[in-house]
Amino acid sequence: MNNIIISVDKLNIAYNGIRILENISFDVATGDYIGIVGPNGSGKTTLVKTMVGIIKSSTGSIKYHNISPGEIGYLPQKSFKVDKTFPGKVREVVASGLLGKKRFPRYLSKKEWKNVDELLKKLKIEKLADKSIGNLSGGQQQRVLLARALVSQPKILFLDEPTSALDPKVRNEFYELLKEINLRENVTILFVSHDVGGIGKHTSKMLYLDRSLVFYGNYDEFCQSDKMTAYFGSISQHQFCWRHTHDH
Ligand SMILES: Nc1ncnc2c1ncn2[C@@H]1O[C@H](COP(=O)(O)OP(=O)(O)OP(=O)(O)O)[C@@H](O)[C@H]1O
Repeated sequence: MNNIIISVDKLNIAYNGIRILENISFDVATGDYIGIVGPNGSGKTTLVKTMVGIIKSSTGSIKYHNISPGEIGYLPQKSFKVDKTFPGKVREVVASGLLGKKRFPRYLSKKEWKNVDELLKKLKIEKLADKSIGNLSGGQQQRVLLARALVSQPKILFLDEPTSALDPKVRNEFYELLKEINLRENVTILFVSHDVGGIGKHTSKMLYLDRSLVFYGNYDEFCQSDKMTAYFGSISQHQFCWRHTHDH
């Protein structure tokens, strides 16, 4: 199929000789919004780090089709803990997402500042532009860091558990916002989360990892999958799919 943007093939990853991920194969299509889920220590962060090139795989391959490294955005897990004393203003923090590609002296053009301001509006954080990021709420900080990742207009965006510290309402708003970006800007999104039921309502596919790939398909299939029932036992699976079942 020619709308495949990433092909992961027979990936094996080990830390110090200890196998972490085993025989992972899947394709990502352009415009997918994929929830990467699984228990603690199942290898979700390791998979994402490998896909963005921070960790080298032991064997297997990851191929990007018609994508350059500058078109891949990544929000690592740790970026969401912003120190209260960090003095950066929202507009500057978002603009700093453009600096990586520049040579010294690293000035932004008027047009680039305009793009920054437009993005702030799009993510409904324009009123925060001159505030210090350290003083914002968790949900606001997230939008700022999302804006920072989006300002360079990536075609693919990886997010590693950015919602774990948020209350359910703000978390849901964040999923909705990503869905909008996914649909409107056609950004392909891969999102690591522990909130299987919450994210499942928004994603186009679920990837369930437990050192190997347990399940890959859409949320309906995930909720009805005999394989997942066998894996979880029916009670756990219904917990994840309860809201889904009652929404229909
Ligand atoms: N740098 C490292 N060196 C050695 N082992 C590591 C390293 N990073 C992670 N691991 C191990 O690899 C396994 C998978 O970790 P990983 O962080 O990818 O899982 P995860 O699914 O993202 O977990 P969580 O949901 O808790 O964030 C864990 O057993 C972890 O201890």
